[in-house]
Amino acid sequence: MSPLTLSLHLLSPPSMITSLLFILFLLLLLHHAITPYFSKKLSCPPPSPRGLPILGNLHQLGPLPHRTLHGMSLRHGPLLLLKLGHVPALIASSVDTAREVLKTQDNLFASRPSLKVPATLFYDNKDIAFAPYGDYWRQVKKLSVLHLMSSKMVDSFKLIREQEVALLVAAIARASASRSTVNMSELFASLSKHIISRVIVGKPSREEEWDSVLHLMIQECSLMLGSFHVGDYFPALSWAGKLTGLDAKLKTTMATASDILEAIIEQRLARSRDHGDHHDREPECFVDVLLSAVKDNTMGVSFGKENIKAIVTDLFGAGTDSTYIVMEWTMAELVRNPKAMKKLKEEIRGIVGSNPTVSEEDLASMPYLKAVIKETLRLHPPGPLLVPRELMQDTKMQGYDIPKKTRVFVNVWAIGRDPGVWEDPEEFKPERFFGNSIDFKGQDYELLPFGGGRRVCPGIGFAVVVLELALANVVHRFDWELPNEKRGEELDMDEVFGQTVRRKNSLQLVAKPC
Ligand code: HEM
Repeated sequence: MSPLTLSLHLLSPPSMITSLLFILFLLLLLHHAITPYFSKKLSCPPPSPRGLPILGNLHQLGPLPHRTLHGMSLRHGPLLLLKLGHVPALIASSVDTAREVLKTQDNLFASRPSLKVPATLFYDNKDIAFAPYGDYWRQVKKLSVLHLMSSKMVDSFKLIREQEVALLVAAIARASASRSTVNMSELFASLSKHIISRVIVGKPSREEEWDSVLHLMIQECSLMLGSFHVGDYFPALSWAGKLTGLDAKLKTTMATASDILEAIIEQRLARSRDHGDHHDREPECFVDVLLSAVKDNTMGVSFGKENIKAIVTDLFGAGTDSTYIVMEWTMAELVRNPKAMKKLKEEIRGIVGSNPTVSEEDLASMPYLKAVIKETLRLHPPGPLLVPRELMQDTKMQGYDIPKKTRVFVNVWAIGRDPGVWEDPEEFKPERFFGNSIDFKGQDYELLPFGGGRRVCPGIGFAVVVLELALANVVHRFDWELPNEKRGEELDMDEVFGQTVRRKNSLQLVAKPC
């Protein structure tokens, strides 16, 4: 997720204070226009920390909401009903409550709220991640899994991954030869974005003049998806984005994105005209698949250019951000934990020997590498609260009443640090995954970095092989240190919350060939 998909859509710290002040002012003016949210009295609501009139608990979330909500769950219990402005928000913070949302009552919790930024960026939620539950979502998810994310398709992108990882290793080697510090955040982001652009658009975007604009635009979308829109919490004030400037910014970004996507679509249509149906020069890309769905009218739902643009924007974000964020956190944890780094190097060397390159066939024999990635995802899920769900009808959970339209967050970050589930939860110990079958595919509710149930991330296979291949190669080829002879444990692990939770500071390392 989130993707652009991984939009947690709570609060973005920089804009939060000004926005909250602004809301307060507006609310004073418009107080009378706002009906109290909990107008329908719940006979048995879940515990709820005391909040302020009108704002509810909105002001309490702070710059890192997943941590604040974890603290609240320790005080009030694993199922909380907050009031975020005008909106009820259920926070599930334990294995049992997560299972209830993602499995037992998944059919009721499978929709998404319609939020201002994604609704605009994705042409009224015509993407996958924010599409409301129903036929349209079912069709587009099926199409994307079949043609992009099934294991057969993921296998077919092997050459792309190998070429892009080779370019990553070459870039590190160049920096290492000139004794420069390597900005691993930048290199991992570049790797992810070029892999995704090759499978979606058909060629590495670095060959296109729109490359830098497209990726700036994706970054811009990602920032906006993590930003605070007054109307998402006070529907009566949904026009307020016009005053904060967010609506204008959205409009400009949309226009730029739309122009680039239009050019991509035209390019693919021209190619198809030139080569007829025999596309023997260049392989088909995902935009071609979407264009065929428009041409052949195979979706069974209304489907045109806007749908293609929404889905492509969504997948660019989904395929780039979360994947590179996990690589960043993994390298950071390995540098902070030299014993784990050593053990991983030994495992890789034991399999590939003096061969300089780790290939995809080698990965199956690397259980420690897999455990390292699981452990990173336990401690640093890029979407610590998943993508918000929306409850489709009134229900009961653990004896409590939950009203229809409640926005639902599963705090997988809190579950990953629950001492009742994990021994020494704050420590980085990949070995904890030996001797058990806990995996992150959405069946084990103690480890849910990709969510679960109907809305589970369809990109797990796509992401994991990129993570494994890239990490195995960079760990195998170089010895890693912090600049200025700092010790590993001095590396900061500060987070910044937005559409995804990433490192606050970029990961700058020194690489020495080994
Ligand atoms: C390490 C990398 C990734 C992580 C941690 C991640 C995580 C997530 C999470 C937490 C969700 C929400 C699940 C839920 O609501 O239960 C999600 C949804 C989604 N992800 Fe990923 N994701 C990753 C990579 C990818 C990639 C590479 C793609 C596509 C190429 C992708 C495409 C999607 C899509 C389309 C959805 C929306 C699914 C729906 O709403 O039905 N993700 N992802």
